[in-house]
Amino acid sequence: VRSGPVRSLELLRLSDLATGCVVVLGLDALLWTLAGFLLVQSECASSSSLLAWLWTFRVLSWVLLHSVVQVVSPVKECPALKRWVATLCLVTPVYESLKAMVPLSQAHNAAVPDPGKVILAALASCLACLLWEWVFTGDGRARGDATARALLMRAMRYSAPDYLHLGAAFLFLTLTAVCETYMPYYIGKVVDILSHKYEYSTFMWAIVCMGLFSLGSSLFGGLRGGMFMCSLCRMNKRVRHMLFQSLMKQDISFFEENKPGSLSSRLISDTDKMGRSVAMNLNVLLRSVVKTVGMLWFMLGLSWQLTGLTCLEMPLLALLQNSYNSYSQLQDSQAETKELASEIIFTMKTVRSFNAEENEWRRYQGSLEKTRQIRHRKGIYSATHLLLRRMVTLGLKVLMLLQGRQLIASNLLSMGNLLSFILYQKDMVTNMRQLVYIYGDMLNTVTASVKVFQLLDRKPKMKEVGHLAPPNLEGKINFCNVSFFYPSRPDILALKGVTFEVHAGKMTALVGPSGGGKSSCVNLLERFYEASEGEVLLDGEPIHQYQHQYLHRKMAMVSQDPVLFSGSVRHNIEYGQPGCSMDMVEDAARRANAHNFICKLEQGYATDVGECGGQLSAGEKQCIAIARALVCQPLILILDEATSSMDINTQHAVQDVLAGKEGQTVLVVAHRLQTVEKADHIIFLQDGEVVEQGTHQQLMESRGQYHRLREEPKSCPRMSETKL
Ligand SMILES: Nc1ncnc2c1ncn2[C@@H]1O[C@H](COP(=O)(O)OP(=O)(O)OP(=O)(O)O)[C@@H](O)[C@H]1O
Repeated sequence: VRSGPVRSLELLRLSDLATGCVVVLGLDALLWTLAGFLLVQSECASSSSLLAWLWTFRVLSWVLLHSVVQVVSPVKECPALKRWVATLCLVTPVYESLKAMVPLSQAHNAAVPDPGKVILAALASCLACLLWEWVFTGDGRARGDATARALLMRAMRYSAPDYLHLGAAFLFLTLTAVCETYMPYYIGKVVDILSHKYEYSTFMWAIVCMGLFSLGSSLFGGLRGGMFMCSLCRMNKRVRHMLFQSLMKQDISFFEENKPGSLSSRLISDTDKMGRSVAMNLNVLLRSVVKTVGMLWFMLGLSWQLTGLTCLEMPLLALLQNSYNSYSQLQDSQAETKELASEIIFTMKTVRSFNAEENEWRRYQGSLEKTRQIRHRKGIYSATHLLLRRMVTLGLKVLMLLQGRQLIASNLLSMGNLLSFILYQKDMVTNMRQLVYIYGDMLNTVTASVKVFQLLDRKPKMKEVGHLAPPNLEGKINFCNVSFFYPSRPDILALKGVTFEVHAGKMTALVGPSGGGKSSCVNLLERFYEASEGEVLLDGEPIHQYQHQYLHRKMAMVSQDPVLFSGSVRHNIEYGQPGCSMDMVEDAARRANAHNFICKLEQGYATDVGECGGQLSAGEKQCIAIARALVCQPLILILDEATSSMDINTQHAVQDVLAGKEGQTVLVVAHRLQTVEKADHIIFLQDGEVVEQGTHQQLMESRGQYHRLREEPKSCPRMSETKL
């Protein structure tokens, strides 16, 4: 919504522009009249000298009108007005020169064209400039469209590497359009030959030409389509790759804010639409433009009066098309419905266990109903739009036939020429309609590009990663007065000035009630998020100054609910260390107590674990996740409730292995306090603060929160009983 002052400024600017236009048109009319008086129709002069005179006169008019615009017009610095003055002055000499080149036109035989042509030239220049400002500059329409145009241009720039394909496509397109443009001309010629004096050779020549142009248009048309399709596929692949790279760099909070469904839709359907908006629509747009220009040339050669009538249809169609636009609304609603369906299907177990099928069914029905209503509205708009469009076309056709009859009666047009003109006009209208439609469609499909560009341009909010990669690392971690909130909940501090040390080569445990901040510490250590205050140090250096690959080679984490990827057990274990030997995989699996159950699987290490490891139990998944961490031989091992789903024997076996490695720093997050007794250091976190820390012995002796929780766990309401 534009504010009042901005709108009044725009209106003022428009009224200034209108004044400038009126001044220029008035002066131009005066110049034409003067020229008419000074140079009375000179029939005797040659057409080339008359053209030279016309060019001189119009160039001088341009200089004069341009100066007038500079000095007199209220909008002195308006480039649009200057562009229009240049077009107005040059359109007539350009038209007359082109017309002189067209074989079937009569030679120019007057110094000053008749008033009808002068008025048509003024109208054409106005229309051309309005179209130019509307399409290529921000002056013509609302700012939203200007943005869409900029986006469209950007989408086109992504096609730049395919310039060879696009160049070839454009060449074939031009050849197709030229062939198609000549066809009606030769059809008219054949009719004239048949209806007047029949000559075998001229007739055959016209037929051969028609055949050749028809063959050419089919051949070049096919090649053009193929080239555009090829560049579309290449562009799709390129943009998807770039988008995926950009997604991989984003911070974790971004993935929390954006649902997987909408991100994958961005990656697949939006990139596809963006490609279509460029390659496919550009194909049709260019074809229509080239054909329209070619046909206009021929049509002007046949009759300027009939051409004027045909051209009237363009702005009328554009006006109608403008009011017919609800595509993006439909798109959004369809995306919402799709999102909802995938969410319900994904959470089917929960839905079933809470007997919520009916609720979800109703929710989905509501979403479907919303889409239906939008479709319904669009249908009504579409029908009205079609009716009005047909009425405009029919009205203009009737006017054209009446005018054509008059021209034939006054011997200004032959029957064959009228037939050619009608064929051109039919094609021309289709072209113009396509032009208007395609432009609107390009602006609409470009809204899909907005989302793609937003993702491509998004810079991760994390600090720049550093370059530290020391050959020797001790593995000492320090949290120095760290405060932190999650970007999705900026009003609640998850950590409040937390300070503690994780000693190198020792086992440290983070314990405390739910929501205390244990996982938040791990998240900061893994650099999933950035601390809002304070610093996390590794061997005395801020953790963000370490190289990303180096850091994650030295540090491995196993979370409570590990994610496995569809593929074999081996693929999942060697995930962090691709290409490692089978011995290393088996060794890691043995230490994680996974080897035995893996051997019992149908295909051993080659068994597929299913989507997200769905074919394994939660405890088995944890064992494989631990093996995956161990295969990397990390210096720092982080275990966030990593053994919570295992049976007690497996848990003890794994914990002994995990605690036993010399020189390895182990950070354990645990709810079961029995499991951390052996830790060298225990830190108790509650409500985002370090409440107490020490060895198990020290904490039991101090009889604080740790002691309370250990001795009487039920007194702590937020500590879930199952976990204890
Ligand atoms: N992704 C998130 N977005 C917003 N807030 C979060 C997020 N994860 C955790 N929190 C909030 O941060 C606070 C600390 O949570 P955290 O997960 O660190 O606790 P925890 O001690 O690990 O709990 P638990 O033992 O239940 O895993 C809680 O208030 C929690 O609601």
